[in-house]
Amino acid sequence: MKEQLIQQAIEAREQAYVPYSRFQVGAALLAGGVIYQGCNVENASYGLTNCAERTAIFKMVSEGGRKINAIAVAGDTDGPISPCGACRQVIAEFSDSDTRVYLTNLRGEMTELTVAQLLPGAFTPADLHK
Ligand SMILES: O=c1ccn([C@H]2C[C@H](O)[C@@H](CO)O2)c(=O)[nH]1
Ligand SMILES: [Zn+2]
Repeated sequence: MKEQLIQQAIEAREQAYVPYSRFQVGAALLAGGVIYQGCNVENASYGLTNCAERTAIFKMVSEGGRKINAIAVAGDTDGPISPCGACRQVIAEFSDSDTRVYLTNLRGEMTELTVAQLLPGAFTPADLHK
């Protein structure tokens, strides 16, 4: 499943809409037996850019999914790609602390993290109900 998610993330990258940065990113996540792919989607109003990770997650949520079983992210970076802070927080919202995150590049370099490692001390839905 790890290899399949990584392959799907690399494939999703091809759909990236990146006329401004030219930096394609792909993500793929498993949720309830379904794989959701996402790419980054930029905008002429630069700050409106949606990262690949959040595209995949919002696709999952919009189709009824609420729990990420595992997620892979791929970009053409020197080392494994590093998700931005916003995506780390959104990944944490829909994951467990031990959910696996596979960060990779096009050279096959990969870092495997738990969500707790990806965003230590994340503010979570549980924090709202104390
Ligand atoms: O993990 C990442 C890092 C960057 N980007 C996108 C945002 C922007 O479109 C481009 C350059 O930052 O890459 C992602 O989609 N995911
Ligand atoms: Zn991001």
